[in-house]
Amino acid sequence: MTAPALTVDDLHVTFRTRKGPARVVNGLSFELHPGRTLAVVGESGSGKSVSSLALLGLLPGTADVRGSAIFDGDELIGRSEEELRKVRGAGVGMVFQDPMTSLNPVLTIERQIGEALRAHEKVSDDGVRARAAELLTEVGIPDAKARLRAYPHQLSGGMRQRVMIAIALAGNPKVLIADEATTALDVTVQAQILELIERLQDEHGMGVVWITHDLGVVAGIADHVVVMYAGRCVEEGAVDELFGRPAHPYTRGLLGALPVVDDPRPARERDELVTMPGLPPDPAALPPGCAFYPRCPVRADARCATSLPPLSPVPGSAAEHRAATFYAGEVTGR
Ligand SMILES: Nc1ncnc2c1ncn2[C@@H]1O[C@H](COP(=O)(O)OP(=O)(O)OP(=O)(O)O)[C@@H](O)[C@H]1O
Repeated sequence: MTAPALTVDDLHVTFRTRKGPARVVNGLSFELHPGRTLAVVGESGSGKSVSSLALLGLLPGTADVRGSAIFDGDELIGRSEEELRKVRGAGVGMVFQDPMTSLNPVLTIERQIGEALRAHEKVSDDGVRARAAELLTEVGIPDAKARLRAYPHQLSGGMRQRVMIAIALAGNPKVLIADEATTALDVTVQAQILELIERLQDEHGMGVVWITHDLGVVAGIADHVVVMYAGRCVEEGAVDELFGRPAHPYTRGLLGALPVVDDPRPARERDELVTMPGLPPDPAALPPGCAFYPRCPVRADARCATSLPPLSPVPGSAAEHRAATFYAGEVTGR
């Protein structure tokens, strides 16, 4: 196995809030290998976006970030804004949920893609124009040459999202972090973009962290899945293993809505995570034991209320399949 493109180790993010410290990410670790796709899933508020923003130094000053994230042999946590800007420009591409906050409203699309291209290599103005048009076509934007002269507000939400993806891919990044990158797009465009990303993975060995609620996409593109709850990884494993034999009661709950062939519901509803009764804990008042305990259908033991179950190998599974529950064996029916 090659060296990981990105290794996150024991990442913690705490926000200083009026209610006191909010512990939003609590010891997240994962490895992303070149050419592979790691999916991060979990309910809203589980800390998926905050973790990826922390890696790239994009959190507000009220956030305290601890832990380690090694990209391309270098530590990202604690690096200066200028150094991180360089990493974001070329090494790590990113697409976030809201393209309006990431695109510059006063620059044309050509300028913005051009900046990303130039961060990576020396290119002439004509070269930039040709490559930018090619990228727009690749992400499914028709009439690319005309679109290059547009400003972000002149494009629809879906188009802006695709421009963000084009910018993220322009620098041939070693790692792409995509946070609900294709959720707002229609199924055909989504398929086109997933295909493009797959091609870049094959050609350049780009590693992808794919944050999403869409389990259909996860099943289709992920190699490895990390399930987050209350800022922790509660289960991880190869996609087939995790979908086939989920061990944590939380994962089993989420997968209650796994896509079914010939499901008559519209695609967007069909592949969403199932809604479970109860709410995740307040990050400013995390319980001492398992954070899922109050909602857990197994709730087998008083131990769950007082001790935090460590992420441990699931009995009878492949080594990389791990779950943070005292009852993995029982849950998988062993
Ligand atoms: N600046 C901030 N100050 C305090 N708390 C914050 C701040 N930003 C995010 N949070 C909290 O961090 C937690 C995790 O948020 P995050 O956006 O990472 O969740 P998520 O899993 O990505 O959810 P979604 O799927 O809705 O994007 C939430 O409880 C959120 O309220």
